Amino acid sequence: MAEQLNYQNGFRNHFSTEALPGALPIGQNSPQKCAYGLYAEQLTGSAFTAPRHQNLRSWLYRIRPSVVQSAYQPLENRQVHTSPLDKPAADPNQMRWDPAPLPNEPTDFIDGLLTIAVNGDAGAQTGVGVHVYAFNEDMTDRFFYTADGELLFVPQLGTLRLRTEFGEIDVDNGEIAVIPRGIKFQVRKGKGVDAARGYLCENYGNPMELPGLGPIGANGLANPRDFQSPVAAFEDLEGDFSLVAKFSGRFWETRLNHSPLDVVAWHGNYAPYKYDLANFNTINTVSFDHPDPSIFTVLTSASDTPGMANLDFVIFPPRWMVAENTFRPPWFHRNLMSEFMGLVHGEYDAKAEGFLPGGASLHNCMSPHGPDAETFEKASNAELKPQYLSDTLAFMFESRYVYHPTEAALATDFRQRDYVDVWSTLRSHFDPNRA
Ligand SMILES: O=C(O)Cc1cc(O)ccc1O
Ligand SMILES: [Fe+2]
Repeated sequence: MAEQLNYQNGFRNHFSTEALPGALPIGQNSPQKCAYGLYAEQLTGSAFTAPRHQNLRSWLYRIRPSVVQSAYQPLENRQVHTSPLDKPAADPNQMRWDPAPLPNEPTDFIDGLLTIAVNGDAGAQTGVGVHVYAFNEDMTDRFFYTADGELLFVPQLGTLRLRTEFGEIDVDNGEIAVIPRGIKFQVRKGKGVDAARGYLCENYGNPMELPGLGPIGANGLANPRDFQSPVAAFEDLEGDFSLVAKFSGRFWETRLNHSPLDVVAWHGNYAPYKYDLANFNTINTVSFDHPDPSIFTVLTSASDTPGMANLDFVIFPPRWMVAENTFRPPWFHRNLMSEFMGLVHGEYDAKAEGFLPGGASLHNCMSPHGPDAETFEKASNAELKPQYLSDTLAFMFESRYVYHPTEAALATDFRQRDYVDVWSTLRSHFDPNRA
């Protein structure tokens, strides 16, 4: 494995990359015979007829085509769920979880997945599944793909090396990575890492895009050039390998007599990518009031209704707080959209305690939430000097579809059953004689 990986820059560019000179055909996709005896294979992430600006496909030049595999057999998996659940369990209660414990037994990424909540309907290509992962073993002779959605990795503990058909990606702390639907990959721990934990959003809907910037202008938020895709890298390995596929909510296994990471060259705009959240150009008020969190959108998956996202991936990064005469933390609110949140590191400005790095919260459609009592007290009385929020990186998977927590997420002992009490000591300050 290369020590320092190389990448190609730009969000969804039309990339061209070859690990051997001349492996990529010039000027056409499917020559009668490909260089080096490779097979040409197209992978689409959109319908052939999708509008040009939403059309996603890549051409892969590989040692064996993907069809060289055994029949798929069902594979038992109790921890990973897909929408709709067998027993849908949407619940208006505000919920919060401590970080998922790290495994004691040897556990790889696939076995270390636990679904927390799902929404929409994967078969109808709407909604998302929210999983957490916690593992301590590299995937070595097994590989994975999901036909149910694209995967957004938000590592919380430990760096990752994603080995994909398209090449390798290192995901550092504070970075995210996206593996589009259908792409085969392995997850390994980064160098020197004993155990890794993080969040995984499986987006059943439209692939995520950069949000429109409107009056912000041509620059800002996540800038396209900061997204990085891998360069082609292949292994020509024979052996006994397993490919685990998530398809229509179930796990399946097919055996391969070779590593599927055998793509010598590829070109196209459908490829994994990563992004360092430190490159997010954070825009916020320089006058008064707390803007809506849509100002912090990194990536968005559109639904069929303009402006109502299937998924908004929103971050709350380190930033200056300068608003005058303002209650600066998030306000009390009830929203149409449903909000799943996680914390990568530090403290979240709406919660004085209890929302831990690696933990999670869920505030479904119209369920009231906002600053906890301690935060309200402090922020209502704080001296409003410019203040830098340094150690903080929270995020939200916001969706128009109500989240259904899984039975396991409801039953787990790392759920904080008393969460609603964080607001219980907010008392009336009403005084009709004080304007
Ligand atoms: O609920 C939350 O903490 C997320 C959030 C943050 C914010 O600044 C405004 C609205 C909102 O839902
Ligand atoms: Fe909220």
